[in-house]
Amino acid sequence: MSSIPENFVEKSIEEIKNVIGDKKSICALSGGVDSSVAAVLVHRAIGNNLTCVFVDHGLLRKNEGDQVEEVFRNRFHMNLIRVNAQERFLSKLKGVTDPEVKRKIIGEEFIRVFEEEKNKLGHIDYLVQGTIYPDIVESGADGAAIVKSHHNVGGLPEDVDFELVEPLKTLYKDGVREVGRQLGIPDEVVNRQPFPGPGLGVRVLGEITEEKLKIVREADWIFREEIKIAGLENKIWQYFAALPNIKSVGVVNGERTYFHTIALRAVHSTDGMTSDWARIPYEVLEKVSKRITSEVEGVNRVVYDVTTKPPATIEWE
Ligand SMILES: Nc1ncnc2c1ncn2[C@@H]1O[C@H](COP(=O)(O)OP(=O)(O)OP(=O)(O)O)[C@@H](O)[C@H]1O
Repeated sequence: MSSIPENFVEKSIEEIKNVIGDKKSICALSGGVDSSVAAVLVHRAIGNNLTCVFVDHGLLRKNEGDQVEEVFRNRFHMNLIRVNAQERFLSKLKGVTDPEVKRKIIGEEFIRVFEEEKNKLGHIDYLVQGTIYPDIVESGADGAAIVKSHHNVGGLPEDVDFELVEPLKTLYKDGVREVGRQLGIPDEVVNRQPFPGPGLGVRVLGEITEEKLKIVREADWIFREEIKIAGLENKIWQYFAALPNIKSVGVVNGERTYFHTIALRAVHSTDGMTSDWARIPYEVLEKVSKRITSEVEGVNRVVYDVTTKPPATIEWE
């Protein structure tokens, strides 16, 4: 059974054309499922009158920025601005250890970067957002209890002078994926696992440094590669590496080391609200551990997180 109403794509394109006409729109494109599908749908309707802004804050996973460029600029020929803001974000985050403060800094800096890009473009009438139905429910916009203030709905400043276009707001995640497939968006984007807006910033615990980001990025890449090889890619809700900021003693060829620990996290969930840890075969974990400790400089220990949510959360920060 389809998870979207009949002719949803065609009807949406018609409606977007009618609403936006030949006015200009902007979209903050993260490369995640929601904003990607919303952007491609609106692009089908209004073409180059849509500009997408992708902020590379230096907290992305390995190759992620290049992948976004490849898909949206090269394959879909969309107007895409990739803002290389790594240094800006890292300098703002220097010395900051509190997770909430880190999130706040990243969120605020994101808005600043986005506004600067927007101002360069002249007058813009519409902001395209990948808001989906659960975002609205979670934010209490339809009268439901406020679970959290989702930054799709409430994150951009109040005084923005454009109207919102939210073509996916009646859909659940399954429906969004279905629309994405119908639009020809590649599987690696449509099936992408959830990735937090603050990115690796909340997977490096404590102070974020370039060295720690490099370690967690490489370890995460190896973990994801081995999960794929083991055929588990679409069987696990979310899987990633975190850097708990613990150094411990190790030994290699009789020499003492004092290096970082990598924590692997892999969970099953249906909505992200609760989760159970994935029973990944020991052989897979063994291979991942061996590869990380031999291929990633500065790591001498790998641990696997066996905690459910609650009491833990899926992310470590
Ligand atoms: N690095 C980024 N560059 C541009 N826009 C971003 C970036 N990170 C987040 N956003 C914008 O903020 C919105 C909310 O981000 P959030 O991390 O909550 O993701 P989400 O609701 O799962 O959506 P998505 O699936 O599009 O990532 C995104 O839909 C996108 O519009």
